[in-house]
Amino acid sequence: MTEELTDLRVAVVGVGMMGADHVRRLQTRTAGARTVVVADAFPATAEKVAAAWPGVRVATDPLAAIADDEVDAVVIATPGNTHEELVSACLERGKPVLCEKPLTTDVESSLRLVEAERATGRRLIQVGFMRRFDPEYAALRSLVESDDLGRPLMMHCAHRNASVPPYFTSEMVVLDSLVHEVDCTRFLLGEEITAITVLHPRSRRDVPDGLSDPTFALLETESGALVDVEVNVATGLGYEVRTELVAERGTAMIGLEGGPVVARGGAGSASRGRSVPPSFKERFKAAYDLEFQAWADAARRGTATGPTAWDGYAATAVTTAGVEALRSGQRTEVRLAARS
Ligand SMILES: NC(=O)C1=CN([C@@H]2O[C@H](COP(=O)(O)OP(=O)(O)OC[C@H]3O[C@@H](n4cnc5c(N)ncnc54)[C@H](O)[C@@H]3O)[C@@H](O)[C@H]2O)C=CC1
Ligand SMILES: O=C1[C@@H](O)[C@H](O)[C@@H](O)[C@H](O)[C@H]1O
Repeated sequence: MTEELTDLRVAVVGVGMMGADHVRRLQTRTAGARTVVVADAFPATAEKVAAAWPGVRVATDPLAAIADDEVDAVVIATPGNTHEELVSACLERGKPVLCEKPLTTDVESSLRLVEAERATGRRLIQVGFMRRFDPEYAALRSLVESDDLGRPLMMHCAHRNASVPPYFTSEMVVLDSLVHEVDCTRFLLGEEITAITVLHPRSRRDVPDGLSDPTFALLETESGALVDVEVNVATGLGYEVRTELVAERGTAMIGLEGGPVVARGGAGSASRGRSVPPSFKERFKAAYDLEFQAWADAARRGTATGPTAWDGYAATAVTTAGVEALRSGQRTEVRLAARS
């Protein structure tokens, strides 16, 4: 059994937008953990982040940062297509890792990570599906578990970003943005997604080549629930993420200011004076903080918590089918490996 550490020394690999924010989170709002090393494909980026935090070193090689004897655990915040190599290196060293979503961007590599973690005989991977730590999502999950509203029938989801980087493509909308609703569906309804359809209405005219926006997706679950998702990544407005559950005996909506709006038997409450945050960093600040604290607490015990490698794999299986559905315009079935 691993002895519990009192001071978790963390390497953060990839210190762009999210990684730099996570370094700040570790240094200022995560008890019992601190960043000791940062690494980035662009050394100047790592130098800039390290310069803001006394005692944080720069490693020029991300794999050397993971292997560093003075590093107990790793946060990975590089683009999804680099995750497999970096997470594998953490597993080889037996180090707990918080890997930003998506676990990877193709189903084969996600499954390889599930199998590689299993071969270590330990739970080491936590995937950065931070919405699971958001108090509103947790409340909605509890409501579903309590059976207060009866069997879930449908969910309506909206996921709106003010803007995305210029290199964002329609495939990335599925792999990087829609993946959150895929994970939330699995988390909230507690079942797998069996098929996905991805369609586009007429596109906003001012988006870059390669991006159609907005996107409409339909997810079907094992038990026959339907989930529709609007992903709208270039609204120019702000960050809006809403989920409305429709169940046999009522509905529940999250994403409005002030907690879930629940309607039972015709009685509901209205939301007034709501403000729209500019981005996910503000909307999910508490969720990221809770996610990091939970991760650090588990990592000090040499393990991980929250969304598992399997959750990461299952979500990637759906989004990989989603990319196929996007290209074909057809309903596409999701094939999952047997869970052993
Ligand atoms: N949970 C959430 O709400 C969010 C999660 N993300 C996820 O965080 C990750 C990073 O996204 P952003 O910070 O937006 O990207 P970014 O492009 O701002 O930063 C990524 C950084 O990784 C570096 N990098 C690229 N390949 C590398 C490698 N092999 N080794 C070391 N460094 C490398 C880049 O130079 C860059 O500085 C992605 O997986 C993304 O999906 C992003 C935004 C929100
Ligand atoms: O994970 C995220 C980004 O990668 C993605 O690009 C955004 O659409 C999401 O809102 C954000 O939470």
